[in-house]
Amino acid sequence: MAIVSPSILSADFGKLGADCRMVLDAGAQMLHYDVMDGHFVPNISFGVPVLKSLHKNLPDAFYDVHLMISHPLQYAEAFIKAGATLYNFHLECEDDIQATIDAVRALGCKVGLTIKPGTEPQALAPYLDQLDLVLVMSVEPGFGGQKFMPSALDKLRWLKAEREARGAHYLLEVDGGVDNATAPQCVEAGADILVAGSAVFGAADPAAAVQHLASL
Ligand SMILES: O=C(CO)[C@@H](O)[C@H](O)COP(=O)(O)O
Ligand SMILES: [Co+2]
Repeated sequence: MAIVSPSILSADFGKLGADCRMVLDAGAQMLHYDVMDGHFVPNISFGVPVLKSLHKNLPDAFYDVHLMISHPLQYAEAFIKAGATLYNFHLECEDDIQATIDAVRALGCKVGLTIKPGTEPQALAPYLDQLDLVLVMSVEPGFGGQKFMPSALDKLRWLKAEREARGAHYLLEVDGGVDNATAPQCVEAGADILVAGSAVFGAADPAAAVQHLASL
């Protein structure tokens, strides 16, 4: 069984709370919250106030916050106070990685690191023993609805083998172009968590889409 983290970037923002409640009721164990700053990626999404409002209305949800921002250290406290359950930032950001991990931990939050398609998983090696989650991007970050890049699969395999070799505990998440065709390959390669935006919110029956992905 896979954990499903629907990317609410593809939800209807006019009824965001209702869309979140629907996927949680369908069995999604997390909400994937894509933060984009228009600098690290060429798009702007939503930030602290929207998370705070969602958390107020759905306080028990797990907020899987994916920071596509250049300076995650600067915003850690604000996002964590707003309700982030997991602070998941990019290895390619401009801040000191260890200092950011330490700050997130000091704020009592789970911590994850994400790699873009051009980054090899071996670059995560100095941090793997400290992480709750590793996210492998299977598209260039910035937009929903892109095509899955199969190069993510070998990265998942390596990270799974490395977790076993080290006795580490991080969960493996994959994000970008995950749908009914690509999700089984991701699970086979070692993904514990499937992020899906358009495959869930673009489906005729989003609840059924969550249930299907969760069954893999
Ligand atoms: O982080 C990102 C994009 O940068 C993702 O979380 C997307 O929002 C996933 O959308 P789909 O590819 O599943 O439509
Ligand atoms: Co994402």
